[in-house]
Amino acid sequence: MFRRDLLQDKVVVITGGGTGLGRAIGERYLELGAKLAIASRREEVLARAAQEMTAQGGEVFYKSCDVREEKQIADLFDAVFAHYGKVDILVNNAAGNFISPTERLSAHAVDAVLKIVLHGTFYTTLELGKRWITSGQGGVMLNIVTTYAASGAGSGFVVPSAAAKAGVLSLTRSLAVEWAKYGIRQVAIAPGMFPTEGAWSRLVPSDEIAERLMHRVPLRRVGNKSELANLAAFLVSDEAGYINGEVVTIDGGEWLQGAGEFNELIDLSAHDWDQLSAMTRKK
Ligand SMILES: CCC/C=C/C(=O)SCCNC(=O)CCNC(=O)[C@H](O)C(C)(C)COP(=O)([O-])OP(=O)([O-])OC[C@H]1O[C@@H](n2cnc3c(N)ncnc32)[C@H](O)[C@@H]1OP(=O)([O-])[O-]
Ligand SMILES: NC(=O)C1=CN([C@@H]2O[C@H](COP(=O)(O)OP(=O)(O)OC[C@H]3O[C@@H](n4cnc5c(N)ncnc54)[C@H](OP(=O)(O)O)[C@@H]3O)[C@@H](O)[C@H]2O)C=CC1
Repeated sequence: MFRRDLLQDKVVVITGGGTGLGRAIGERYLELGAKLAIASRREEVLARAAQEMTAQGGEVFYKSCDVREEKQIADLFDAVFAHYGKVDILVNNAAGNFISPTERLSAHAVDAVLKIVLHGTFYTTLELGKRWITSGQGGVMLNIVTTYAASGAGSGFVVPSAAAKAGVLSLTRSLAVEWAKYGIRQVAIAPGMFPTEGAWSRLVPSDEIAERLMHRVPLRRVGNKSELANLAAFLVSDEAGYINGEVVTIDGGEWLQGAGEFNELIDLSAHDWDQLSAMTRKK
């Protein structure tokens, strides 16, 4: 569907690029000629992903980095600039999320999500933005948000994520104006339901929940990672050079059928939530 050199020699940093959607985006970028740097907390996951992703060729640099930590982010970009000499594209994909009635959350649980999604995205954006502005080089930042952020409606049962992703969308739109003069373009994608181990283990832990959510999708299917990766490739490419500050929803029409993805869980009982809570916590 794309020219094979669409992203030729573009250097792309993808947070959370060793798993799920981040990895799928990275694989498509590699096919289109990009050079990757993937970063997240678990080095062994990154190492394995980098090895598998380069089986067909291409280059994937990896470095462990917790996006909640300013110093680790500076170290990440130091390492990527040292390795590749530049960065052209940043994909803010790292996130944390789980379903829970909001009244069951501790402040620590709220922070766990806000710090990865909102603070983490802001910190990476700031670190790279400052470097681009100082050097006079521009670039593209792609932020992965959610339909409940893009619709403006939020969603029950994932409220820290809803609040944080809405903040990320506001960051996207604000900087689309403020940093355009530096040649920095901002775009976002709002995915609907794309089964990944990370998301499903924390948000769709049972067949019953899956069925409830699926019922909301007019196309009656989940998304394919390759569909999302194609959109992510187009949006960061020079072919999309006039798109700035936009969020593109890719959800099979789900949000139009009723905003607030997880509001569907409204009638679960306290007993149901006890069981789901046990299923969605880290083992
Ligand atoms: C499909 C549609 C949309 C998808 C969007 C996505 O983003 S998909 C992306 C999906 N991918 C990911 O999310 C990947 C990354 N996610 C993660 O690493 C974890 O899920 C994390 C977000 C909890 C952060 O981990 P961490 O090591 O930083 O934190 P920690 O383990 O130390 O817990 C901190 C606090 O949270 C509490 N708590 C935890 N779980 C639950 C629960 N189920 N219930 C209630 N509370 C819960 C826990 O009790 C503790 O509070 P306490 O007891 O101290 O007051
Ligand atoms: N799957 C879906 O249906 C949907 C997904 N999304 C969004 O898509 C993106 C990818 O999600 P998905 O692939 O499904 O889930 P994953 O759990 O696979 O992806 C999350 C990634 O973030 C990384 N991460 C988490 N915390 C940190 C941190 N503190 N520092 C650095 N990296 C971190 C994780 O790696 P590690 O644990 O090694 O740090 C992991 O690679 C997210 O932004 C999510 O909100 C949005 C809507 C729907």
